[in-house]
Amino acid sequence: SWGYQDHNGPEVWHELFPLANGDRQSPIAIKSSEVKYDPFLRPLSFSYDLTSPKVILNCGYAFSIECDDTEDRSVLRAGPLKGSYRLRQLHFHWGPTDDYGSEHTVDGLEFAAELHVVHWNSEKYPCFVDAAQQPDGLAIVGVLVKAGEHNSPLQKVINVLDVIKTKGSQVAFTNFDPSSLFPESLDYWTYHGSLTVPPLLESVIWIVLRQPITASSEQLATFRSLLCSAKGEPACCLLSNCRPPQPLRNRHVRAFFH
Ligand SMILES: NS(=O)(=O)c1ccc(-n2ccn(-c3ccc(F)cc3F)c2=O)cc1
Ligand SMILES: [Zn+2]
Repeated sequence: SWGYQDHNGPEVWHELFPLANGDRQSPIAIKSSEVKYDPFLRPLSFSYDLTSPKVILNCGYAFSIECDDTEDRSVLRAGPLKGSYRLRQLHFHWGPTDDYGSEHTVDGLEFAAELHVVHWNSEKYPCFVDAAQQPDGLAIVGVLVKAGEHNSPLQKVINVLDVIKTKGSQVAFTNFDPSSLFPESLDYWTYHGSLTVPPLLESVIWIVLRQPITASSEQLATFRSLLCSAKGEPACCLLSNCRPPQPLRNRHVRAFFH
């Protein structure tokens, strides 16, 4: 199946997932000189319940913190959005070294990693799977991560990675506030795009925060120690799980800030 190696990586995903060549694919290369300030954009508003996160799992292409989305307890509103979007999961993308690993780039700058906080439009759609098929179904907040200072809220997540080393393993993970990973400024860019891994569905309103957070090199190295192989299979480290920027085609990136 698909992955991030030469034989099954982003360059060949189109063979199984034709959407890979679609006209609103993500990530993109953000060029600040080409973004347009939009005075109608509002500040982001979120309210997360500490007990929404339930488990952390190694899904083979990343690790993700899965949240209970059976009711509107943790939601994202305003910003570029109409209505309220319910928190579903959060996960990271990273690269083989600290020099690259983010999915979105800014003025050609690649960051060491990128956090994605995934929400679905619970006002218009009955569940995540339905929302994931709609053009306004998902809202994903992207946070760029640069190598630098130790990140203590992130350490809570890193401390459990050794327990979910192999693909398919999971462990309970709760009492965690995803917004503890956000930077101080909630300035953002926004554009219409897609999931960045198969099925690459073009159902995402992307909200990329301008201010990066930091993580230490040691913390970033822990991401790379996860295995994309299951228990009992020959060990294969998940060294990188970032998709390169995709054609902007007929899209505009809007900025909430001047
Ligand atoms: N990297 S990202 O754009 O944030 C991203 C990429 C892929 C996913 N993803 C992969 C499979 N799914 C998924 C899970 C359950 C389901 F019913 C349908 C899905 F698309 C999903 O949401 C979710 C988020
Ligand atoms: Zn992602």
